[in-house]
Amino acid sequence: MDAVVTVPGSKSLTNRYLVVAALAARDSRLRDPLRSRDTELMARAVGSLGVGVEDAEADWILRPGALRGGSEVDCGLAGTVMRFLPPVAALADGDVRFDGDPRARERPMADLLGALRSLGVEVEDEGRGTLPFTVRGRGGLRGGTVVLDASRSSQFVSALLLVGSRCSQGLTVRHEGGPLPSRPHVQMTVEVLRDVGAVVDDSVEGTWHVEPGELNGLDVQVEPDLSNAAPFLAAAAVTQGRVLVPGWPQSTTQAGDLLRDVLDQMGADVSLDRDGLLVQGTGELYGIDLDLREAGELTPVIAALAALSDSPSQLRGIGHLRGHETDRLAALATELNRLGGDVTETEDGLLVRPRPLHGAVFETYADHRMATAGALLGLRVPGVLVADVATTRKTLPDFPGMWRRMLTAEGDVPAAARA
Ligand SMILES: O=C(O)C1=C[C@@H](OP(=O)(O)O)[C@@H](O)[C@H](O)C1
Ligand SMILES: C=C(OP(=O)(O)O)C(=O)O
Repeated sequence: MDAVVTVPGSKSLTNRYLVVAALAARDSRLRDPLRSRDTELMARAVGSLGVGVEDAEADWILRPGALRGGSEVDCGLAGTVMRFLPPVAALADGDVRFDGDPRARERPMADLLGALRSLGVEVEDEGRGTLPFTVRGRGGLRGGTVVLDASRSSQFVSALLLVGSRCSQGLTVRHEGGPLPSRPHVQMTVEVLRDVGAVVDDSVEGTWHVEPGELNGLDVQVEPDLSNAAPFLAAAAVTQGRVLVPGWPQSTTQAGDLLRDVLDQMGADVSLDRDGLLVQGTGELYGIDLDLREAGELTPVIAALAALSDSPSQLRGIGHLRGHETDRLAALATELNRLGGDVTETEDGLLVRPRPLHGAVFETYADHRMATAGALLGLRVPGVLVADVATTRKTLPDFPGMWRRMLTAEGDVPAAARA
């Protein structure tokens, strides 16, 4: 395999840009945003709140206006939509109803809804603490200080910070509880806010303060989604092939950048230069002892790599994955074991002992990253049938097409990049 794989824009950046553009005082342009289920849902939702969203070829133009209530937001299974928009809805002038896929109704929400209530927002959830619920917008937020436990999802912190500058008194958010997962994602929120002129103080660990003030518009090129690059780069590692992902940023807040280090530690050759990130499989694949709390969304691909490696792996710090698209720890253990693997769940992660694997149906539980992990396993294990591969549309519009093109590419990586 010798392929150049162009990965579409980052889900996490696209959905943050859509939210800050909706809250800004001027128009914005998002260049090459991700267009997938999660981001289309976000665009539709901000549109239903009164923001103009226009297509300009690959770009999105956003024209913010007064935020209005009276709408219903379909969150699908998108954590970013179900977490980032309820605080925005509190700024609208009426009720906004939120619901989503059946599994979305099980994903953690209660700590964020509690935080909103402590800020004076009325939320009607009939005591469930999950979707569906209604936020009774009153046209503004006073802000102040809010303390919450964000150990189940960093998105609770990001959600509150995103509206901080629109609070008349600004907003201080303090996390108190178990360890905060996905810290790069919170840093990404802080950086995106600073990009639009917000004043954010993050100098105290676990506390963030956003000053009140107007947000500027954006004109921004969206970085490729580094977490979505994972299955393609891992494919090079397991096939002794070569995959180049162009446009890999030299510096980024995306958690997926951790892949460079992980693939290197597991034995692949990894090099980042102006052409992009190049991964070449070496024929070696080592097990790994890894804390993935900062980049939990990489777990499915790394667990699949671990199952194909030459020694046991321990993945730690990822108990919160039980609240992701599916319970990812249970799903990975069940599906890898169905192929003949030897995977056990620990309190906060997975123990993966490599075993000879055989083909079977690999169930994906509406989880895009289970599907991409299954495709990766299929490169080495004959007869792996990935169920419902279309579920990858959550964050990749055409994963099957990209995968096929990668597998049939011949000598695509430019000689200069190989040297
Ligand atoms: O803010 C974001 O864009 C995200 C934060 C993380 O969520 P959790 O902290 O809930 O894991 C990550 O896993 C998710 O894919 C995207
Ligand atoms: C956890 C994920 O998504 P969400 O934004 O829905 O939380 C993910 O993409 O791995």
